[in-house]
Amino acid sequence: MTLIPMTPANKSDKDRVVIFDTTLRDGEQCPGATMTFEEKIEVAEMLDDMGVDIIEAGFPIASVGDFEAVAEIARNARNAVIAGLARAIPGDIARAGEAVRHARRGRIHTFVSTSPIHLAHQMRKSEAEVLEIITATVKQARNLVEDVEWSAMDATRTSIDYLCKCVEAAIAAGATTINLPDTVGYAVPDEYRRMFKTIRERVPNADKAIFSVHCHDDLGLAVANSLAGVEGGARQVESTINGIGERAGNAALEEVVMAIKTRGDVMPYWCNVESTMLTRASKMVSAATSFPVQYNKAIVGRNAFAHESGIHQDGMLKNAQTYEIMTPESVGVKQTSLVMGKHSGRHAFQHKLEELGYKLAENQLQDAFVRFKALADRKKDIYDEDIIALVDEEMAASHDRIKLSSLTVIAGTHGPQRATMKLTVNGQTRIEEAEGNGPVDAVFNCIKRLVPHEAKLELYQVHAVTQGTDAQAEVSVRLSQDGRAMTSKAADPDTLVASAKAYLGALNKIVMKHQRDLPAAAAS
Ligand SMILES: CC(=O)SCCNC(=O)CCNC(=O)[C@H](O)C(C)(C)COP(=O)(O)OP(=O)(O)OC[C@H]1O[C@@H](n2cnc3c(N)ncnc32)[C@H](O)[C@@H]1OP(=O)(O)O
Ligand SMILES: CC(C)C(=O)C(=O)O
Ligand SMILES: [Mg+2]
Repeated sequence: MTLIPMTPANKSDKDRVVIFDTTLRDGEQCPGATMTFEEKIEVAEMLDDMGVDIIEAGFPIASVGDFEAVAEIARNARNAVIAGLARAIPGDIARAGEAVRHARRGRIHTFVSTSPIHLAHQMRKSEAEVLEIITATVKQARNLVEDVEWSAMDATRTSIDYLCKCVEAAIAAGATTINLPDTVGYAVPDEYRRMFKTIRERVPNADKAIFSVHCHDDLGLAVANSLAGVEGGARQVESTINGIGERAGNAALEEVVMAIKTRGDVMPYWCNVESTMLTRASKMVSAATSFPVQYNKAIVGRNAFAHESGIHQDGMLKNAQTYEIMTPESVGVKQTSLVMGKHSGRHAFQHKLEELGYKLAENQLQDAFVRFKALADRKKDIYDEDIIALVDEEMAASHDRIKLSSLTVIAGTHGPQRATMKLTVNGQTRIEEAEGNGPVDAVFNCIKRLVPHEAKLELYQVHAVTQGTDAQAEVSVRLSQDGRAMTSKAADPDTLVASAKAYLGALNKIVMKHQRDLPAAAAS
């Protein structure tokens, strides 16, 4: 398998798919996605840089703001054709013409319903009346600009005979692009493919226009239908960044582009979009619309190049093609991420440690891995800092003579707080209970009973290693005895366990430093 065949070497014009972006029009139509004038200008600039062929910048009759945004985008565009949408109404068409007239290449995109349900209830017009409207409005648009797109709203629920008549009339009146939208996301791929094939075979002047797909995702089929339409002869794909759009959204531009680029082995098509800009585009549109991108979204979701399970991580470390069909770089992601979690295995854990600069002996690695799994069972997100804390503690504790086996603390509004602790001291197990003025005090009193010592507590500090309520607490404890101070740190999602470990860490250091046996009571 070759990754990213990109544009086939023998690309031919007949296989070129023109990418039409409607993020600023259909994308903005979804509830809550409204963008400001400045945001629209910024998004349009990015789409232009990315090599999108046509940018549908808005619906100029909809508002003064929309008109001004379309006009400004038209003035600024360097490469892309700038389209403005218009109903089959003279005032809409005139306004769209006015908005795109400053573009180096402007397009009026006019549409009218063709399905029986739309004709009866939305338009309240007969088929014959709509045919006349198509001819008149496309001609009007064509008098304003060279480039006219005509769309049959609800094409997929329209009788094929009537659709053929409408398409023929639109082309005869001067439409250069014919868009047959699946407005309500009703079609299935083979049906949509056949519709294009039939229309292109039956309409006598079909070769005078480019056919276009425009799919909605109500059944989750928008991208599949778009590609099927291309198989049926369409050569323009209308889509939006992140798939935003009316109801369940439109076909996602990034998915269409990457399907075409990745599966060049089964589809001869190519397009001009610079795929390495897709992630940036996704982030920009998400920020402008305040629409989050779902984590598992194809191509641009944060998990699209992330692997947590041990078997996949192992495969990825051996050869990235085992679990990735495209490189992260090809869509503008720096690198694959191997996310450490409870499904991770030893290979990935060791790799992570090496990345963090650790080289552990086999037994240390094994111990650290066991503790990592235990932590991952309790904590949702494991960050690098968690692993660093865990390994540092593991290394520091490897020579300890006093080790924490278990701890239970009863705390709450009704004191005194009580701690029960089990320690291993020089290999022997000891259990004690103690009360305290607060849970930490109870824990430390327990240690003093289990391992009597003279050391004084000089510092006790807690901070969170990472964010969130399940973050590990990192506790620092400093003890001093005979003029020597020893500090130790420990981390655990439970602050009291971290406190006990940090105290014991400092105590162990004191025991070692003094190069002498444990106090008699502890050692006995
Ligand atoms: C499938 C799609 O995405 S279509 C695009 C949808 N996008 C939008 O609607 C966003 C922008 N829309 C708007 O700002 C407003 O709806 C406007 C400015 C276009 C029209 O507003 P209003 O004049 O108040 O009309 P309203 O939206 O209430 O009703 C739509 C009218 O347009 C008519 N209409 C709908 N589509 C078309 C069309 N393609 N051609 C001609 N008339 C149409 C409807 O029949 C209705 O007409 P009626 O008043 O004679 O019944
Ligand atoms: C205006 C048209 C092209 C549309 O958005 C649709 O039919 O979904
Ligand atoms: Mg639409």
